[in-house]
Amino acid sequence: MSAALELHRIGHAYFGQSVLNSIDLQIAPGEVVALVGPSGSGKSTLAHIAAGLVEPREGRVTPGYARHAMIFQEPRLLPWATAAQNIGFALRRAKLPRRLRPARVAEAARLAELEPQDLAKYPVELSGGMRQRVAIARALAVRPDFIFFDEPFTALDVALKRRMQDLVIAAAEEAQFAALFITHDLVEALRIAHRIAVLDLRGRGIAGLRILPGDPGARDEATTFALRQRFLTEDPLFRHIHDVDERRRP
Ligand SMILES: Nc1ncnc2c1ncn2[C@@H]1O[C@H](COP(=O)(O)OP(=O)(O)OP(=O)(O)O)[C@@H](O)[C@H]1O
Repeated sequence: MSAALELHRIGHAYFGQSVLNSIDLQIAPGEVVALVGPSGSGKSTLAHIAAGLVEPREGRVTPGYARHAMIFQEPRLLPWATAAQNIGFALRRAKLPRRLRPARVAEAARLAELEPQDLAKYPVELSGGMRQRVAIARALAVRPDFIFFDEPFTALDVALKRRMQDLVIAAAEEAQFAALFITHDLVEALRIAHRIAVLDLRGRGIAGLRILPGDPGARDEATTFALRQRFLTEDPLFRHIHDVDERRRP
């Protein structure tokens, strides 16, 4: 089976300073890969390159998916449009016939656990968590077979973050999309992914990959926390993931 996404020897630099080097990664159809790495290691840059928003200086991105969507840390909703309209605009861009759009908006809203009354509200009337649900619904509405997540829940409090992670796990199971999920939160990665890729401290390649046991939906809290313990105390791959490379800050 061909890959849903293949990154081949990706390299990038800002103002002559290398950020990423020799990044190779393959994601299979339906597979959720979490990319973790210390702050400043180049995760967001890689997500933007992988999604085709930034042209890499070196290497090749080979998308094997048919339709993709992106979910960022900020929901990026249009303030003058209701939640339903924000979701609907994605369908217009995807050129879905107008008569099919309301059912698609309703389907995506259900997957994102939005109530009908929320759909009539403007972004300013919604909490941060609800706005992120709208962004998730907007992504799911196009029925993507690949989703790029760039630290989507970093700004949310712990309880809300957990609910949103459960939502992504359930949606991935139902809609069967593959995903590259960028996060600096190891527990989040252990909850939502099939596989974890750890970016080198200085973005010089993928330092290593670990396959996680079982399906994300079937992984209980005890397993997640046992994995976290094991990785942080026994696996050298995870030694630096909580470091912050201040030298690379602008
Ligand atoms: N547009 C840009 N112009 C110049 N330098 C940049 C730009 N974007 C990112 N950088 C620098 O490139 C490096 C990698 O940034 P990037 O945001 O990709 O890392 P990250 O791992 O996602 O970090 P974080 O976890 O803190 O979001 C950092 O040193 C950052 O300051």
